[in-house]
Amino acid sequence: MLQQLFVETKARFFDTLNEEIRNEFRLISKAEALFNIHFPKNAELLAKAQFRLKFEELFYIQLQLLLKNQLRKQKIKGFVFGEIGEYFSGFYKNHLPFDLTGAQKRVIKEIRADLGTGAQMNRLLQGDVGSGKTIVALMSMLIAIDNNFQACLMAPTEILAIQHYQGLVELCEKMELSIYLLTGSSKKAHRRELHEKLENGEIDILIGTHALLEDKVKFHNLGLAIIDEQHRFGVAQRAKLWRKNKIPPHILVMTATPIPRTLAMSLYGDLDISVIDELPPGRKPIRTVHRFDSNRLKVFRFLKEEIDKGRQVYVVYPLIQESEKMDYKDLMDGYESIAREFPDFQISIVHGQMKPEDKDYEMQRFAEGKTEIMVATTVIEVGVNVPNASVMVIESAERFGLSQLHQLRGRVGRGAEQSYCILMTGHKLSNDSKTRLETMTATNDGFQIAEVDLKLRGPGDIMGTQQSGVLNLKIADIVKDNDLLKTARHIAQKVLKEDPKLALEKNKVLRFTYGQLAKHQNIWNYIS
Ligand SMILES: Nc1ncnc2c1ncn2[C@@H]1O[C@H](COP(=O)(O)OP(=O)(O)OP(=O)(O)O)[C@@H](O)[C@H]1O
Repeated sequence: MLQQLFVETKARFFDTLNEEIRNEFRLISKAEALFNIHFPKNAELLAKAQFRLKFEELFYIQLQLLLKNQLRKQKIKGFVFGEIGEYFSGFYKNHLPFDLTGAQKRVIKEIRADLGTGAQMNRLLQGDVGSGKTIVALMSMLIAIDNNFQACLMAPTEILAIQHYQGLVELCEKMELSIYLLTGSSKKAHRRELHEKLENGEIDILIGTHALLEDKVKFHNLGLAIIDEQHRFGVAQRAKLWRKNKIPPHILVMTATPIPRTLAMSLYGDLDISVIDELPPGRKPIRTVHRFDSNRLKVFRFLKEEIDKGRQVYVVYPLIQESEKMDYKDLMDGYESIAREFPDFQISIVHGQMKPEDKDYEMQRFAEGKTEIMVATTVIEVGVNVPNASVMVIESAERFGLSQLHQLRGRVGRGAEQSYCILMTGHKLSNDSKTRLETMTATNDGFQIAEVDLKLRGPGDIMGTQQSGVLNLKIADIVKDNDLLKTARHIAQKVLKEDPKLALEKNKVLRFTYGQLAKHQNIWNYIS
């Protein structure tokens, strides 16, 4: 009966793509595609139907992304930071602790150009672990300050916020700058002073956690907001930063988890992306090996040798929320066995259930070299910078995702010494686990790893649920239909180049269909 209905109503389906596009790709009509996807006459027609529907789906996503971006650039005015003044130039000439890499210079130029255009910057800065994003962040903030604006830097965890704060204070030591830190544990008196100074414009740079988003935190004139590690912050939170000023501040989102090109393209459309694709000179690639638990004694011997050479070691345990109790036990058992095995060494321990100040105290002891071994859960995953720590042991490595393993590994290899990452597992491993371990031992390149991760996990998982809306594709698959995605994007660009408002008669059907689709979609990518 359904089939009959299709046949009878077929003529009444209007097509959702115009003739020009249909002809260019020899697409079958929408009506025929819908009919054949349900009741394929033969394999060839089924394939044609799938192709047509996939193309359409990807085309409208790209059209939407491109249109929104176009609108954002036209509508949302940004501050013009025309001046490069004493702070930026003085720092560059006198205080830069190393020569910038070519990639760092290029990215700073891209940001500088954005800040001068009069449109609001909305840029994603991607750089592999340890590629030197911090200095880029600082120099961007100095441009804001040169133009009499304030800047802020928001990090996902307290440890990271403190570390950024300490790092930036040190870098800016010889300049007259007022830098403040605000986290969940900031004391009341400190907060009061901070709120006042921030509103008076006496603070140049504010660093902190999501505590920065509280309504009480009011800036005198926030010109640039930098967000470290975007995956942890939801869109709503980022939108809050936008509203800290009448004219939204420029936004720079930094991430050390490279997003595969295909995914970036489908998620961000024309969102501007800068990539630091070069590591500072002199780094030795980390050597990564996979060892079975049965070889633990050998691994311990190796750790001893390295510590005797003056190095420090991380031992990391998984901590997954659902089984927190069990994981906690694993961590404590691990700690005890390490304490037994290494009676002559000092050991730090850090995990999510500790008070922030205790965590910080332990981290600090390790960073200062007072302890040789750091036993931790993944709280140390992002950003922690202890260059003398050159060995990382990851326990139950099969339980971590690829990007997470890569992030963790990025905690070593930050100094001049040869670094090692040892992935420990039992003998029973799933195929996916094997692929993850093999990928880790084969490459240090975050972008390559991200591609494998995308194939293993799918895009929704990688980006987190709140961002996967656009990825709930009905028929196309971002990984498998990568080439088609590129084509669809190219065509959407071509259409908009010729007819930015879709006002031409031949594009009427595109405008109508787009309008129908847009009604049902949120605007998160407006804010990225
Ligand atoms: N051009 C450079 N030359 C030498 N050392 C550099 C350079 N740029 C950065 N560094 C150093 O490299 C280390 C890593 O830099 P940074 O912490 O900025 O990396 P990152 O990109 O933030 O990495 P992660 O995301 O892993 O924290 C720091 O110790 C920093 O001082």
